[in-house]
Amino acid sequence: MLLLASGSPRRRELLKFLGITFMVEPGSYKEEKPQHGDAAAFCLRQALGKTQSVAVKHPDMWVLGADTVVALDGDILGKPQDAAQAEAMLRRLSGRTHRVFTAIVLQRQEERLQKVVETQVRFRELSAAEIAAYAATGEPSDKAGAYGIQGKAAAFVAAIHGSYTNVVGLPLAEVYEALKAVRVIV
Ligand SMILES: Cc1cn([C@H]2C[C@H](O)[C@@H](COP(=O)(O)OP(=O)(O)OP(=O)(O)O)O2)c(=O)[nH]c1=O
Repeated sequence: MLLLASGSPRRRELLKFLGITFMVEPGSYKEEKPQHGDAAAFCLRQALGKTQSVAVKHPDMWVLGADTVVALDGDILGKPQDAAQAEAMLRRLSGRTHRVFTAIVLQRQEERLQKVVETQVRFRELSAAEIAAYAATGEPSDKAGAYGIQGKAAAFVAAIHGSYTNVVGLPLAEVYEALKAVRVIV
């Protein structure tokens, strides 16, 4: 049996597309504050923490955990703390290409697969009014980089290079391959 170590409704919905049975238990890991540095290493550390916090309680299960961050100019952008911070993040992303990293970890006791997947996303130029209106929707609050590509921010995206589901929080091709490798999917 597979256990998704996540409180994210998006990750649950994406995993359902694989047509497999799974249970959900959010991790108890307290995430680090994102800052400057290696975004891939940072999100992998968070995904490992989330996955392990659930895996220790369920030694007989394969546990899947993930973490998503946005990277720009060496800075790591996590979830905004308030609307002002959301607007500041969106101002930085406007008219530029940023990188979205999602780390996935699949673990059962000492067995573990892990992978970090990168997608590049280019935003068109956003006006101050557009940014303020989007922040006011509340959509940015629980999302890395203060936007949801699957929501109203879809209209901000001029181009994407790489996995779309990776941006939403769970790279499905890589998750599928990992689940095949450990024979959760046959
Ligand atoms: C960039 C982007 C991020 N996101 C989301 C994916 C993640 O859920 C969230 C980043 O926060 P995470 O800490 O990766 O995940 P989470 O706290 O939502 O859930 P979990 O319990 O698994 O830790 O941002 C989108 O939904 N759309 C987007 O376009």
